[in-house]
Amino acid sequence: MSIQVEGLTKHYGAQKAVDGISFTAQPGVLGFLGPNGAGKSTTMKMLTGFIPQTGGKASVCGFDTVTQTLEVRRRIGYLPESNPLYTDMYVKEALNFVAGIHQLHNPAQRINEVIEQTGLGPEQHKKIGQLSKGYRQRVGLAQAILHNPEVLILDEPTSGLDPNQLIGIRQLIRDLGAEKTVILSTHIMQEVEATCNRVIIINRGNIVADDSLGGLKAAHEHLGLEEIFIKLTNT
Ligand SMILES: Nc1ncnc2c1ncn2[C@@H]1O[C@H](COP(=O)(O)OP(=O)(O)OP(=O)(O)O)[C@@H](O)[C@H]1O
Repeated sequence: MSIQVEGLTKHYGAQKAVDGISFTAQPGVLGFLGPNGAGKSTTMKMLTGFIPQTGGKASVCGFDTVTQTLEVRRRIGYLPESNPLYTDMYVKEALNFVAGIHQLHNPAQRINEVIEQTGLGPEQHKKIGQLSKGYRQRVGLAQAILHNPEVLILDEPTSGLDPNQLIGIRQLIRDLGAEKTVILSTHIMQEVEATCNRVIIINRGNIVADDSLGGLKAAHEHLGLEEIFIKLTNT
């Protein structure tokens, strides 16, 4: 199992952000949905070892996210919601820097591959600070997949992309999901329909649905995904 989560809990002081959730994930694209403040980003940060949990446990490719963080980071690519980037660096310079952190053997070839995959080609000679929001998003995605990780955690990866760019990046996410375990957080239901095999809906720190896309629709006959989301997250 690529990801195993058992009773994962996070409190920020008195605020219970994640309330004892359990799930597993295997290769494919898992949509991680929920209203603002439901606990999606907090869960993703715990899975990547960025913040420790208050209770429960999580493992990635068999490695514990708290006690084996380095092993976890080797196997995980993470695009955080805020997508922090080195704005003073050129695109290739930044990718080279990240390749160095991962000690890639043939960085130049791999960098060209991910530039091609993420459609960064036309903008690759610019500084990151000169890029549009959508292209910055692509740089974040390129950095996340550079070391060819088994697991990808993508927190709202398509925010800021125009409709033309969306098509390409959604196709890339689907392609990545053919071999990798991708956890994708998004508020765009169209995107879930286009990319996800499975869906988890989280509400106020609790999982309220965990099913295949088809299973979820079958369980809520006559409702579209948006209506199902509204029904399950307004209880
Ligand atoms: N560093 C923090 N300190 C205190 N509370 C926090 C912190 N980070 C998140 N929270 C709270 O935890 C809850 C879950 O937040 P989280 O960012 O995980 O939600 P989310 O589902 O990712 O929301 P969104 O869709 O708006 O990005 C919210 O109530 C939020 O205010």
